[in-house]
Parts: sequence; structure tokens; C-alpha cells
Amino acid sequence: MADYQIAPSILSADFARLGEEVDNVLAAGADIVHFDVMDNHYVPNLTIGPMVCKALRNHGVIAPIDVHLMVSPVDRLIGDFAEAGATYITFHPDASTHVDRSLQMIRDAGCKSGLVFNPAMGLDALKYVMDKVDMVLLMSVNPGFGGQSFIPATLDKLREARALIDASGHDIRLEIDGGVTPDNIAEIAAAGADTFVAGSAIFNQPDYAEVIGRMRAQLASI
Ligand SMILES: O=C(CO)[C@@H](O)[C@H](O)COP(=O)(O)O
Ligand SMILES: [Fe+2]
Repeated sequence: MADYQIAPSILSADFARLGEEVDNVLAAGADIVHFDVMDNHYVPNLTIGPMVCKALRNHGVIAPIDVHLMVSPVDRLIGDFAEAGATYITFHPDASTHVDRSLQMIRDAGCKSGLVFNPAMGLDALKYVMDKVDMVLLMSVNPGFGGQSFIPATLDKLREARALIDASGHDIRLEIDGGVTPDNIAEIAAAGADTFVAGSAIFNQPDYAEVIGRMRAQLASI
């Protein structure tokens, strides 16, 4: 079986109890903490920044933190998130003036780098930087909010991204973000994803271990 990883999006967690929520979801079997950063400019919502990432590290979180930047400009925040303990820093290529430079800045800061593609955006920006990315993240909803429905056309894009990654020979994770549930996760994995962000599907349930267990059972059935 592929090395599948489940990345709960803390956007849907109870922010008043964030440390406890992250502890609970990791204890329930999650692999990575997905950390959505929104700036009310690139996307029409406003969330959390480096101080909250640092607070989670200080709280004792040792799992990888996957920082999904939905901000423009990008570069100003890279050093702050690296210092705050980010593991991955991913950004939208259309939010950065110099994509190659932003990717290099992330690696130079000691983090893993990634590019994020909105639903209507093609994968062209990947072609010349395959050696500089550790993660490709496909949005399967329009960015800005949790709780939206998975856009089915993303399945074809996953297959396209999987083919590009495999042909590149580089070690690149393929992450999917938006509308992932136990009911569609197997189809999404079959299309090529290996890392699954899920916010509302996990945090809106009373028993995180139960829903993560159902996701893993679906993944094991492929
Ligand atoms: O980046 C985003 C939204 O912009 C996501 O990470 C969402 O937080 C996913 O939420 P669900 O669709 O799983 O509820
Ligand atoms: Fe996200």
C-alpha cells in the first residue's frame, strides 16, 4: 500500500481549544497538521499566522505542520513560518511574483516546499521547478473556506499531476485539499493522491478516531 497520510485541516477545529484539538486529532491517528493561512486579500477570509504555529510547537506538537499559504505576497512570511516551526510551506504560484525564488527561499529556510493549484488552474507552473518542490497540492474546492463540496474535475487533474511526478523521478508528495470525506477518499487515492487534507469531515464528527479509521479502511481497500 502507498504511504498515505491524513492531514486534518485545523480550520474546522475549535480555535478556543486549539492545542487540545490538535493533540486529540493526532492521538486519533492523523499524520500531519494542515494549517490554513488566509489574508483577506488573496482569499476572502482571515485566519491564523506564525504566532499560532509557534504556539502549537510550544504546546508540544511534534508532528509535521503543513502550512498552506493563501496569502499575497508570499515571501515576507516564509522566514516567520520557518522560525515558527513549519515543516512544509506551500503557496499558490499565482500569488508570488517570482515562484522559483519563493520555492528556493522555503528550502533555504530549512522547510519543505510546495505549490498549490486552484481548481481552474493548469499545472504549467510546475514544469520547470519539479526539482524544487517537495509537495504538489491540488485544491478540490475554491480556497477560502472549509466545508465545501469536492469538485469532481480534480480527479483528472490528480491523474495528470501523478503522471508528471512519476515521470520527474523526484520525491514529491501529491496532496488534495477540499471536500475530502470517507466516502470519496478511495476514489481520490486511486487518482493518485497520497496526502489527504480533511477539515470538516473530521472536526465536525464527535469521534475523530472513528472517522480517521474509516478513511484508513477505505484507503486499505484500494
Ligand atoms: O485550504 C482550505 C480551504 O481554503 C482547506 O484546507 C479547508 O480547510 C478544507 O476543509 P474541508 O473542505 O475539508 O472542510
Ligand atoms: Fe488548505
